[in-house]
Amino acid sequence: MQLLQTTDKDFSVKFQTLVSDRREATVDVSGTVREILADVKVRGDAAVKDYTSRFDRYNPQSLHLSETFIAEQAAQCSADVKAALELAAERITAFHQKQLPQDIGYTDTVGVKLGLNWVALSQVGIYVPGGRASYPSSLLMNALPAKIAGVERIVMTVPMPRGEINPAVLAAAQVAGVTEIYGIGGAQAIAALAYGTESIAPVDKIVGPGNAYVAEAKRQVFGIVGIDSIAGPSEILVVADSQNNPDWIAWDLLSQAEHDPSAQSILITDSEIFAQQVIAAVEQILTNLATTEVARASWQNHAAVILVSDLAQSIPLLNQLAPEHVELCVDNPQLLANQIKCAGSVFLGRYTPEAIGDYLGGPNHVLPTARSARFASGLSVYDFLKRITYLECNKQALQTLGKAAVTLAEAEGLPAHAGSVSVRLQ
Ligand SMILES: NC(=O)c1ccc[n+]([C@@H]2O[C@H](COP(=O)([O-])OP(=O)(O)OC[C@H]3O[C@@H](n4cnc5c(N)ncnc54)[C@H](O)[C@@H]3O)[C@@H](O)[C@H]2O)c1
Ligand SMILES: N[C@H](CO)Cc1c[nH]c[nH+]1
Ligand SMILES: [Zn+2]
Repeated sequence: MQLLQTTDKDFSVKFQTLVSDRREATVDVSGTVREILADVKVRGDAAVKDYTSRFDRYNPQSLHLSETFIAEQAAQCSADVKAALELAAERITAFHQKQLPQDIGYTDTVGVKLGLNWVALSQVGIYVPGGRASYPSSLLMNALPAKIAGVERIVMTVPMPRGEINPAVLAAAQVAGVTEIYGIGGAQAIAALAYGTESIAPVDKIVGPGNAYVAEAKRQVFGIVGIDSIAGPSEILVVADSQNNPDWIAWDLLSQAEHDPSAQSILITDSEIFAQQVIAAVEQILTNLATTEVARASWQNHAAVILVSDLAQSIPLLNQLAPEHVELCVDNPQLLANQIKCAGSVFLGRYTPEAIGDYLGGPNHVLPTARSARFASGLSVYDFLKRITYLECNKQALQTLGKAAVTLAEAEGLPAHAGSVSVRLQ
């Protein structure tokens, strides 16, 4: 963790170093991933089974998880977890249903009918990570927007290290209505979804977070299929004044640090005493946290506490960092929120810990990381929809517009374009 002060002489140099802190995997996995993709493309299921045996230490007879297996596993999930998943699904569904866009259609002043129709993708693959930890919440966040968009075939892959799976993942699949599930992970799962194998029909788009192998595989199959954005290690930036309980803020910072040793937690505050109290609270919590190893590595190597003289100074800093999550733990948080231009999702006030958004707030938790909030947004219903535009001219409308089209076609040196219009004008 580094402590920066805006009044320091070298603040801007140190801040720029923080902004450009590249936290992706240091090992280049592109060669390994290329080999796995090529092998699965040629050998199909046999290759997927070989990699599953090597990386997940599991030798499945069939890659497909049967309805009976899914039901048996899901039944092991406690009633409390099932009820929480259902509440989460209800809230995520309600928020995402409001995103469904309207078609556009009108007739313009020259009589041309034109418009745009939203159409759901036909088949998508959802990657649910399952290596270091498993995330039933991510299944809901990926599958429910696809369902709401109207995707007909939703296929899910999830690795099963040593043949095991967290029952809550399959309970979440039941809640979300996902039935086509394969117990595979890593680059081999992405290859199977993109190219298809004997037992897995290919999809049109692959979404969902994963480790460096999964992210690189998605990058390499992009073009053959669509992908969502590449989700990197989690990030949180908390803007807090001294009126906060330092313990609360310390837990918030650690909630994202515990995801990954490369995760990043940043506190911006206007009180040096409060900053020191939060740092002490983090150290205290770390002594007794089950995920302490990961969280400590993230806190030690990537965290920062920034002291500003006025919290208004946090806004330009925040917009440069473009973090995945922002908490505004101040009175009147809306005043600061209105000035935010680059962030994945914003959590307002002292009673909205980011973790509520991770599970059941309603907005999606798959959000832009690594400063991509400068140009990207979180996963939504729009990721599962396409737009098809249309145009209909009648004879009179073509007479009105045709001459200019012929002029432009001739200016581009494309006589067949010009001809296809001019023959209709005679
Ligand atoms: N942004 C989000 O919304 C979000 C949500 C959940 C998880 N995540 C992130 O997703 C990631 C999940 O990673 P994970 O590892 O736990 O699960 P994972 O499912 O992404 O990866 C497991 C797979 O990696 C492959 N693999 C492991 N070692 C390999 C090797 N040496 N060579 C080739 N392949 C190998 C295996 O095939 C295995 O099935 C974490 O970084 C987590 O922070 C992000
Ligand atoms: N915070 C993660 C996205 O950065 C999502 C998640 C899943 N489970 C808990 N958290
Ligand atoms: Zn989280």
